[in-house]
Amino acid sequence: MKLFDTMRKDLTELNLENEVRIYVCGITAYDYSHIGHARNVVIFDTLRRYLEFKGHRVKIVQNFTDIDDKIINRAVKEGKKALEISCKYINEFLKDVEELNVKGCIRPKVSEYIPQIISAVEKLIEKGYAYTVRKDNGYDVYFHVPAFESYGKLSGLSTQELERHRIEPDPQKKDKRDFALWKSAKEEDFNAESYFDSPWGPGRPGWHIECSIMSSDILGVPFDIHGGGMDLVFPHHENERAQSYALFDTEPVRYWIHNNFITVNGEKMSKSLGNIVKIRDVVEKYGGLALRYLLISAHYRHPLDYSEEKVIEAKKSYEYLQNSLRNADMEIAHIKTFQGGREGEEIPSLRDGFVEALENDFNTPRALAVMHELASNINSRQFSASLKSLEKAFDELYTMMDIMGLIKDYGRSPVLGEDDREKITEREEARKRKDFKTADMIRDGFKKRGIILVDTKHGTRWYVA
Ligand SMILES: Nc1ncnc2c1ncn2[C@@H]1O[C@H](COP(=O)(O)OP(=O)(O)OP(=O)(O)O)[C@@H](O)[C@H]1O
Ligand SMILES: [Zn+2]
Repeated sequence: MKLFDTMRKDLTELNLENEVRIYVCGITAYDYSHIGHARNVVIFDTLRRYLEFKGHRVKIVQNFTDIDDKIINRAVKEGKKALEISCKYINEFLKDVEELNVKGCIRPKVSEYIPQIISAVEKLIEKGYAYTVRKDNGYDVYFHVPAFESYGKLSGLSTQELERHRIEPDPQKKDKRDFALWKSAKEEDFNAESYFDSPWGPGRPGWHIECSIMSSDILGVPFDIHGGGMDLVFPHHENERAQSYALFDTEPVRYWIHNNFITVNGEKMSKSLGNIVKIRDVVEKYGGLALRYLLISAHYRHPLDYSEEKVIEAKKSYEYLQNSLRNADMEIAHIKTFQGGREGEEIPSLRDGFVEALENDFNTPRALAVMHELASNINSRQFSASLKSLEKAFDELYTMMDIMGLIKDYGRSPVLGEDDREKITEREEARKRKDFKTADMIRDGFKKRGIILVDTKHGTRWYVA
């Protein structure tokens, strides 16, 4: 399988063992999550599902940043502790991703890794990669960028560009590009109770070190895939790579994969720009799987400009696939109930086209197009295809939808026994006589058992609600 590796700046054939270890940078928990965050989560969940389909065992980690300036600011504003704020929004995030049918993964929090972070910072000082700077309440610790020779390799930024990007001005820094590993506590940190004892006095970790530590602790080094939105390439991932390399004396990540943004009128969806659409608002109106469909309907390296019309389209497309799957299923149940078997037309397999799309830089829109072709073949041949072919087509579409995460709580149409068969026949006869009272009564009886009857031009079919 080929993916675009940010480090090699090229499509790269992945060389993976049976177990694949993935780390994806997660949210900073200080507000409800928006659909930009959802895109990131869904893309890596879909990649995970595809790798599992290929037979890999996937160990996937997505962290929560629960110590951060933005969390502390909000806590101070609301007169709360930082962990109260982060805990609330972590729970809300988990509810959102459940709606998006995201599989469970390992979800560590920075606050659970303070001792490991402190030891790593000590080690970086010992190895000559970091230094301390005196502050009011103790010391800040900075990573010294010139000590790490290949700094800048991941983002490909020149020294001038790197210097221009600096966002932590501090005259005590030895180099403009140096970044914080440990921040000595300030008044707001005390107010929000977001500080920890350390050899450098009370303080808290800088942002980047958390991901170096959580990823290496849970997955080991090197691990296979590091994911995140493309905004994280610099400085977050550049710094993470530098710290991890300095700690473990090896390239820490085998492949760096970055997703492009959800945009609104061409601008990144982000809280600071005030153009966000919350996951839950879309889910409530259109359903989680319609949103999921939208999020994979664009290639992961392309921006996806959000509009409500696009969600409406996505919902229609998702329902088309779902209905086609059900059509195949209902016909299979019908044949098995009333005929036992059926000879007929073939529905061609499109498995190769689907796999090829995903093997080639994880082209989910192309994979969805293949699924639509299969769905359309099912719909046009459902009443004339052989039972064997319908069963194959059902399995194929089901598997593809499952890889895309578009199957949730699917109940198969059951093969009916003698009594039900008679009831269906009785109802069809009642309908012919225009005895709708009897027909409705029988239909309601099935409905009470969770079986929905559908009248087609070829007779009654049914599915499980
Ligand atoms: N608009 C977006 N489109 C796609 N991915 C995004 C978008 N916004 C954030 N992400 C990704 O979601 C993950 C969690 O991001 P994080 O909580 O740091 O959000 P953020 O970039 O600070 O968002 P905001 O600016 O809205 O606060 C990261 O991998 C980030 O790259
Ligand atoms: Zn990270």
